[in-house]
Amino acid sequence: MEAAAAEDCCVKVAVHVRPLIGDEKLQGCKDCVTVTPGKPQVQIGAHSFTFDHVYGSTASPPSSMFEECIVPLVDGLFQGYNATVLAYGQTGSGKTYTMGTGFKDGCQTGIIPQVMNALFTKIESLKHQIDFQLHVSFIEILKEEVRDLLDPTSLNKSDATSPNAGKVHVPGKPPIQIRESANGAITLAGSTEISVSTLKEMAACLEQGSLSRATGSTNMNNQSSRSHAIFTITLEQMLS
Ligand SMILES: Nc1ncnc2c1ncn2[C@@H]1O[C@H](COP(=O)(O)OP(=O)(O)OP(=O)(O)O)[C@@H](O)[C@H]1O
Repeated sequence: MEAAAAEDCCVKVAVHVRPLIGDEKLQGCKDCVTVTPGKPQVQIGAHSFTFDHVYGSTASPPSSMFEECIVPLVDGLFQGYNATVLAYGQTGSGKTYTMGTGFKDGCQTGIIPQVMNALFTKIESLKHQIDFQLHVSFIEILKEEVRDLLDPTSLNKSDATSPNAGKVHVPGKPPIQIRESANGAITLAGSTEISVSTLKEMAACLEQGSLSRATGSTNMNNQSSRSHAIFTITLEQMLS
């Protein structure tokens, strides 16, 4: 009974265990997370924690995360369902790496770039029966402020010497507001929504916003004020 209830639950929790990185190895750090063989379970000291999936370390390879956790969500989009993928963890635990919003050295691995690929592959296969319209928005929440990472009028934060660098929104433009509509949908009133028709265009939005965010963090972020990035894809379908 419990197993059936877990199977039906629309929220799944997966752990992505990252390996030790350069500095940690140099400092002689040791892995503190052990994967229980054959189970979606990790052990930290005397405590065991069970999840829907565990990836990395001696668990399933991270490459299977997309197939097992994300592909069903992408398929669901084409049936009219909404889906959210949320990365949660302490600073440096690998959220940006896992989601693919880092864009280090043009690297495009991670969940969001793979979702974009899967979306356009599916659209390509259905385009003779269905017309698609896609929009993306990309925002960052820093403390109580919402920043529009795709706002074409906001200053590129690489211009850190500008007196306006790091401002949350441009003068005269109302701040973005997070609202809940009558049917319970959460909207970001005032955020830039870019219409995209190709994978290249969508990837450019992710890259533009990611770079804007990464540069911004130099100016605005520190350990006590981490920011949260939200990349939203809206898919509309009409029979052609
Ligand atoms: N699975 C992984 N394999 C290899 N390296 C990883 C992995 N996950 C994260 N890293 C590396 O660990 C470092 C920290 O990861 P990342 O920046 O994604 O953390 P974060 O949780 O987004 O941190 P913050 O909350 O401070 O933004 C980066 O150098 C990243 O490249």
